[in-house]
Parts: sequence; C-alpha cells; structure tokens
Amino acid sequence: MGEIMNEVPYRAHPHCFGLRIKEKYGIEEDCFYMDFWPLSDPLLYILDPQVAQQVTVENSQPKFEGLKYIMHGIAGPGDMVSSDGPYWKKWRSIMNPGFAAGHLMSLVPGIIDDCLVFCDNLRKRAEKNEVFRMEDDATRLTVDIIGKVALDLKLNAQTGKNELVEAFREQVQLLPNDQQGDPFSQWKPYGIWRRWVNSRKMVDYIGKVLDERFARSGEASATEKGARKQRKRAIIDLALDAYQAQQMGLEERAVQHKAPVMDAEFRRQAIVQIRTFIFAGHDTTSSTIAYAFYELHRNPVTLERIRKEHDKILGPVSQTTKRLRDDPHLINKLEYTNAVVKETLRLWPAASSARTGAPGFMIREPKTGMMLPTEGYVAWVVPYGIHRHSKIWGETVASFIPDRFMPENESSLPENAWRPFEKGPRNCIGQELAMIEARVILALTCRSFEFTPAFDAVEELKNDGSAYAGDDRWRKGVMDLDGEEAWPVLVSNLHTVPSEVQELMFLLDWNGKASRRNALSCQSKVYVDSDLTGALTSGDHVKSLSTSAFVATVVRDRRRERKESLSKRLQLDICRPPTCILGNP
Ligand code: HEM
Repeated sequence: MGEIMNEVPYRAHPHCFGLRIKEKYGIEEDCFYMDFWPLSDPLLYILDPQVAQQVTVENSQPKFEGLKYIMHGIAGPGDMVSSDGPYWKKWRSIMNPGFAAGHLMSLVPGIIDDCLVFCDNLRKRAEKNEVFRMEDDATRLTVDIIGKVALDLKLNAQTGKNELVEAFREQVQLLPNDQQGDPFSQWKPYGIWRRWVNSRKMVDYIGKVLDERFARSGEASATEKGARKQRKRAIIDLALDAYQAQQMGLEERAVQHKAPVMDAEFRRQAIVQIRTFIFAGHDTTSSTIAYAFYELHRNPVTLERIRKEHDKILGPVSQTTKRLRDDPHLINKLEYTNAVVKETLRLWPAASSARTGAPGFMIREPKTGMMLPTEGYVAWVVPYGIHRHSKIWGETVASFIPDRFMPENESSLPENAWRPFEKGPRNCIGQELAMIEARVILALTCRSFEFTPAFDAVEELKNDGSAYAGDDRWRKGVMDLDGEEAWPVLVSNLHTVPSEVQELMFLLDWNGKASRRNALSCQSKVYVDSDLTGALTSGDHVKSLSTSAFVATVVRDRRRERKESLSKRLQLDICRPPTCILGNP
C-alpha cells in the first residue's frame, strides 16, 4: 500500500486503487484479497460484476460492522444504512413509500424552488466575478432538497445558516481520516466534544420537529389525517404514520393506552433514520452534480446535445420553470440528460458497498471457478473499479459517452456492470430521487451557465474558511490520479481493527457514551480535487483562465447575450464535492 500511496495524490480514495493494484502486481483475477493487518481487517476487493452479484444480490451479505461506527457518529445507533435483519427490514418498508415514483414526481416543484436559489447564487457570484467552491453550493442545494424530502421543512441552507445544517456539516468534517497522517485525530478532546455537541443539536432539532408533528397529528380529525396521508410522504410523516399504525394495533387489542407522548425508543429510532437520510442523500448527489458539470465542460458536443434536448422538451429558458412545474413528468422525457447523469455515475460513482464475510459463504471466481472463502474478510464491492474496467466496458471505457445509456443501447450494456447505487435488497433507496434531482438541476443550469474548472485559481480560496483551504498538502506532490486532476479523495475512512486487537479497543462514541466497539472508525467520503475550480462568463465567449482552467458561458438568454459583450465572469470552484462512500474501508 505504501508503494501505491506514493504514486497517488493526497487523500486519493482507495476505491480508485483496484485497477492500479492489479496492473502493478500482475493480478489476473478481478477479485483479490488484501491483508492490512494490524491496521485493519483484511479485504476482498471485488472488481467483477458477477462476483458483486454473489455478494449483494444472490446472497445479500450483512453490512460491514465498521460501517455501524461511522453511522453512529452521523445518525446514532440503529440507522438504516448499517443495520441488518428484521430491524432494517422494518424501517426500509416504512420508508419505501416515500420513494415511490408518483410521490417523487410531486417533489419536483420543491426541487425546482431550491434549484432556483442555487442559480440565483451562481448569478450573484458571476456579478462579483467570484471564485468559489462548488462543493459548498452543490451540497447546500442537496441539503435543502433533502430537508424537504425528510422533514418537509425549508432548511434554507443556501441562503443562511441553519443550526441543523451547520451541525451536520461540521460533524461530517470531523470524521476521522487516516490519510491526514494523524491516527489520533479522532480522540482529541475538542473533536470528541464537538461531535457530542453536534449530535445533540441534530437530535434536538429533529426531535422538536417530530414532536410538533406528533402533537398536531394527535389533534387532527380523522378526515384531516386521511388528507395528510394522501398529501404527504415526507420521511418524518412516514415515521409518524408507522407509529400511529402501531398504536392503533395496540388499541385494537384493547390495550388501554393512549400515549400522550411518543414512545421514547420509537422517537429515538425515527430521529436516527431522519439523520441517516440527510446524510445518505446529500453529498452523494452533490458530487454527482459537480462531476456532471466537469464532464460537460470536457465534452462540448455532449453539452450542445443536452442543451438541444432541453430546448426541445422544455422550451425556451424563460419558460422552463413554469413548464416543469406544470408538468413534472417532462423530467422523464429528458432521455439524453438522464444518460449524461448515468454516464457521470459510471465514471464517478460516489459510493460502494462493504459486506461482512461469513464462515459458510464462499465466492465463486468466474474465470477459474475457484471457491474463495470470505470468513474474516470485508467483501468490498467497488463500482469505481468495475465501471472503469476495460475488460468489461471495452476500448471506450475511459471516454464519456452518455449514448451507452440511451434506451436503444441499454440492452447492449455489460450485464450488471453499472452499479453506482448497488443492487439487491440493500440497493440505494434514494436512487430515483437522486436521478430526478440531477436531471432537474441540469435542466435549469445547462443552458444558463457553463462551468469551468480553473485549477490554478484555487489559491484565491485559501482563506475561504473551508476545512481544506488552509491545508497545503492539497497542492503538493502528485497532482493527478491516472491523469485526472479532479481525483476523488478520501475525507475520512472506515476501517476495522483486526479481531485480535478488538478486545483492546475501548472508545468513546460520538454520542458521548463510553462504549466498546468492534470497529475503530470510519466514514469514507469522496471529494474532487481541491484544485478544481470553474469559471463562468456571461456571453458566448469562452475564455480560458489558465491552461488547466475551463470556462463556462452564461446563456441566460442566448440570443440577447450573444449581442452583449463579455463583461462579467464568474469562477466556480467545483472542487471537492463530498460524496459519501457508504461502507468504504
Ligand atoms: C447519486 C446519489 C447517490 C448514490 C451514488 C448513492 C449510492 C448508494 C449506495 C451504493 C448504497 C448502498 C450502500 C451499501 O451497500 O453500504 C446506498 C444506500 C442508501 N442510500 Fe443512497 N445514494 C445516492 C443518493 C441517495 C439519496 C438521495 C438518498 C436519500 C434520500 C439515499 C439514501 C440511501 C439509504 C437510506 C441507503 C441505505 C438503504 C438500505 O440499506 O436499505 N441515497 N446509496
């Protein structure tokens, strides 16, 4: 690993290393063991779609234990992402209706509102000719969207400071990261205290909303309740409905129990799930959006084609918002836009899946037919490697070709090879929502802005107060990953202590309780390189900021602006959109 680490840029994400390791050490198989003892549990690195199917679909293995620890810090114990068995099943079925196709369509107008704020902010920045971090803007946008989906609340993360959002964002930043070179960072008293404070703030904020809803629903008449059920399927309402159904069950069994306050354990679990959704649904999507802008810049023909599709389906820019509000289903007609998002997710998948090996569970290696034991290993399905494997995708593997995902070509896609949301029962519950969000955002931005990374302009952001700005290591040493200046990076990591060492571990968990853990720590994030910045200009002219910069054109009204001179320029930093890697070692 040391050799590999010397070849890659600072905090490059290990999910990018699979193909490099294979090539460097002449590994034929697409499924191989890696032993990190005593640093972490040994891994079974999976780069083969057929093997991935065995682990997540044919025999959906339990989640990797270490994932629990990180999720506890973000959401509290009992989250839907890291739990298994009947408990997970209960919560998945409670939440499923919130992601039904019809309901998601009803969310489109709200998503449009949030996107308009995003566009407004871009314009303001353009007017000030400002360089800024896209990571922050895109993440605030997705937080606003998820706030509506989860809490049916306007969090206003894009326009001001919100206690929940700020606590949440700091919490994510406080996740431990081995690659920062400080193995003790997670035990520093200040960090422990901040995590505790943030955790309390999140619980208090969501708890208050939940209690208010609970009180209101208690006062509502049966008709009102019925109407609410029809109208709302925000995560918080689904949790309340499930609770009320449970209470009704008790009443039907003649239990004289009308709870004046919600059962404490149910309340705790509901808060945990809401926190989980905010976490799982925000930076995965924002990283996808930032990478889509990046790819559209690098592929002008694609950009032109996506714009044409928007012209055709959504009409002139000035009418797009109204048309989409009137008929949200138009978003489903954007086939090429959808293909662009899918191709972005192929090259830049934000997440992966880490599962626990089991004594009787053997993997069949497709080429050799060998049976590989999984006991004692973390079976890590790595879409980043599967999606970039030339044996699977052929000679065009490295090219950005959305056409692969056009309906007429989908039957020729390699089988089970596209898995950014993973497959099987533990696939991403929010995948349709994420795809809708991304399409709406592209529909409202592609014809109005062009984004240009300006790798050299990042110095201007040195004092922007972000967690990365002041760290010079981003700008030293190797500055590309396989030629990519926008490399995914590890923000914090998930690794278990080998079982031999586990008994020695005694950690203070992030809810402030002393507890013994199987896992040491953990959360994986992907960021795009800190030096990826963008520029935005008004007018159709393209002006390069530097050799590595790319420039975007604001095309709010292309006909009008063609006549205008190139006057204002906005630089957009699309650097480091954080992307959660759920279950990444
Ligand atoms: C582009 C955006 C997204 C990507 C790439 C993505 C990817 C994934 C992946 C790979 C998993 C499986 C993780 C594992 O096996 O450990 C997952 C699970 C999950 N995702 Fe997403 N996700 C995205 C957006 C969302 C959104 C918008 C939400 C919520 C609104 C969400 C909520 C969840 C939840 C709750 C799970 C756990 C599901 C379960 O175990 O039943 N995700 N996601």
